Amino acid sequence: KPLALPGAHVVVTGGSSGIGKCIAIECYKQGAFITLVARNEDKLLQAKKEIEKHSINDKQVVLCISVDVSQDYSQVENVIKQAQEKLGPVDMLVNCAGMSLAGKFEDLEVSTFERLMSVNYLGSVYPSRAVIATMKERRVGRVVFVSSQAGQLGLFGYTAYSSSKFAIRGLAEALQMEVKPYNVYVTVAYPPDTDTPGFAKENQTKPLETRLISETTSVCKPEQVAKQIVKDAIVVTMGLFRTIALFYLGSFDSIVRRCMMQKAKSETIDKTA
Ligand SMILES: NC(=O)C1=CN([C@@H]2O[C@H](COP(=O)(O)OP(=O)(O)OC[C@H]3O[C@@H](n4cnc5c(N)ncnc54)[C@H](OP(=O)(O)O)[C@@H]3O)[C@@H](O)[C@H]2O)C=CC1
Ligand SMILES: CCCCCCCCCCCCCCCC(=O)[C@@H](N)CO
Repeated sequence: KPLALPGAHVVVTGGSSGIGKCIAIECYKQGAFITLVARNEDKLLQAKKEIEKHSINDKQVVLCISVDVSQDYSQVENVIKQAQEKLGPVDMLVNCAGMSLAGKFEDLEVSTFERLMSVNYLGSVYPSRAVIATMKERRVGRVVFVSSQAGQLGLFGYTAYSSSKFAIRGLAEALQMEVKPYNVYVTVAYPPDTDTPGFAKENQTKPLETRLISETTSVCKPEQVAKQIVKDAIVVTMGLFRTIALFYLGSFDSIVRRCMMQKAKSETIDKTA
């Protein structure tokens, strides 16, 4: 069944700019309560004001939380707890905080590989890890990961970025198999180049080859990309690749379900014994 956004609590990391901000607006327009997570407090407040212009009732709230999603798990866990105390359990988490730096492999600093992996990958692991137990208990939840077209194809200039976005896909697909029996759904978005402050910044470091490859496709509007991401998260459908993998995944899902039932059965036996 589709997730009902009216009254739902949606947490958007990277919600103060670009695609994340547009995702927050899209959910707010449909009646959700929003928690924005990002580092810079001025940008957070600015985004909050902009989002609040789209309210559809006077109960709706936009909460801002300043934290680095990639630094320290316990910090991230704490702010998620704070958000849940104020706005209730998280119904949907959108992992959109991320960054890109392009350059030839030998020109990129080694620290760039570490930074991109920590922000794009660990920065998606930490918030997800902080919400998933409650989602499983409640049998309600959506976790959205924002990868990239460069998370499906390795492209010139993206040795550091692509690998961090490929990692998200592995995480998401494995997690989906774990949480499906609990009615929790995981989606991954693979957006193309999108007109955002992050994209403008990335363009300052792009090698010529990367620029020419990028120019073979057009740049999308963040509102349009956000709309699609929210739609895919609410009504989970199956893509072509998933359909091909269906047979295998179906049989693996039944293993997972069997184990879940087995566990439940032995727990009731333990209780009655
Ligand atoms: N624009 C594009 O062409 C595409 C973008 N994507 C992906 O979409 C996502 C959003 O991109 P886009 O909208 O362009 O980016 P922007 O740079 O416009 O926005 C990034 C957001 O993430 C936040 N953020 C960045 N690092 C951290 C951190 N360590 N901790 C917490 N928050 C952080 C920023 O706030 P602050 O800096 O204050 O922390 C900001 O809110 C990224 O994951 C990107 O890789 C995917 C495909 C295409
Ligand atoms: C099966 C998929 C087919 C896709 C067609 C391939 C076209 C490639 C064109 C270049 C794409 C670059 C995307 C990077 C976007 C991004 O994540 C950064 N801009 C972030 O800032």
